[in-house]
Amino acid sequence: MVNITDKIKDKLARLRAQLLEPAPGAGSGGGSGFDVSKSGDARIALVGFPSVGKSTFLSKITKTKSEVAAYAFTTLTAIPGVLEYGGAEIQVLDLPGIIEGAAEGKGRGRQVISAAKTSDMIVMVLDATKRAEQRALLEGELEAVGIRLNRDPPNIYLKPKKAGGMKITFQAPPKILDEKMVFNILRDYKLLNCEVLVRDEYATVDDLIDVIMKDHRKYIKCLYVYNKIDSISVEFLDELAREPNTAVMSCELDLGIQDVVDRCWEELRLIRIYTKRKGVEPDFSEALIVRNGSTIENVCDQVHRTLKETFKYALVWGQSARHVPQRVGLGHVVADEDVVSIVAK
Ligand SMILES: Nc1nc2c(ncn2[C@@H]2O[C@H](COP(=O)(O)OP(=O)(O)OP(=O)(O)O)[C@@H](O)[C@H]2O)c(=O)[nH]1
Ligand SMILES: [K+]
Ligand SMILES: [Mg+2]
Repeated sequence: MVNITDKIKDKLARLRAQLLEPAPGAGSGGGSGFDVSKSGDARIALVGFPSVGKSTFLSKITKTKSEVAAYAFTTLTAIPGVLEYGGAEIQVLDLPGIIEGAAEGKGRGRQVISAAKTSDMIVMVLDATKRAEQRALLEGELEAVGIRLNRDPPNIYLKPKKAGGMKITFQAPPKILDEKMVFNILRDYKLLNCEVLVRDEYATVDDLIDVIMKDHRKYIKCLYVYNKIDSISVEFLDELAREPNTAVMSCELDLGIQDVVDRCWEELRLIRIYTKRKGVEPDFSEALIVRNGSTIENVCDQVHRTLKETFKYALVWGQSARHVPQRVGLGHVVADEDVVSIVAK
């Protein structure tokens, strides 16, 4: 006789088996991620091998409870949670574990990586008790689908043209590329008419390809987080903590969690703007959240879609102001914790 529990177990087993198979159309196509709409001021994706503690971490930092268990592929889909920080709401996506070969569609990996590609930041959760190669392996999987971690776009200018052939210029004598190589690559990508200016003397073939394929590349901040430090030696812990862009934690012992959250906030570089009405003290209880590099125009858009139309000037107090208050236009770039007063026509 089959009881209900067996039926559920059977269903789960089938779902898990699916996770280990390529998704329909995976391998060649893009894979579209999971159907979770973006919300809040930014999105962080939790990426890692199975059972490193991604769901445990999500449950610690948000009110969402994502299933935690000792077996691989406990999480079967993207589970969104909301992290509240400094007046901002950050969406944190708990994702199924990915395995080697994910980029080729193994284990629904493509779907997971596509979801990661939509994020503003990746938190790569690693198991401090597991082999060191896990980090490079995961990086390789993300690289393979065009994600570039903690890197800037290559310093190469490329402009496709309608006619006129190729114009290739090097700002300084190149150390790795040469004109023939650039010519051949451009030809391979059928860019027969274009202008190229290589500004970085150390630019590589891969850099040039990244620039050619720029619509398929995404430059994302990544924080490497080693979990389960309760189970390693102090010496090894010290070694891990010294790696660049790295934090260490133990979800089990509640160690280092706040540090990871603080580091995420720093890396996201979100900006809090306090608005002020004329003759009234600024309202510090509620911040407008804009992205790093935002202008007064972006601030206006955040307040109301049509505010720009009646905009006359803005007064700014804070780090971005040369003197306080500074009278500025729509193009003024704001800084974290600026106070802004918008004056309408
Ligand atoms: N020792 C130790 N175990 C932990 C820690 N954090 C989580 N775990 C355990 O690790 C196991 C896996 O945790 P999950 O949160 O399910 O891991 P996951 O990465 O979400 O796993 P998948 O969804 O299967 O990919 C569970 O048994 C947790 O209790 C930790 O800091 N230390
Ligand atoms: K698990
Ligand atoms: Mg999980």
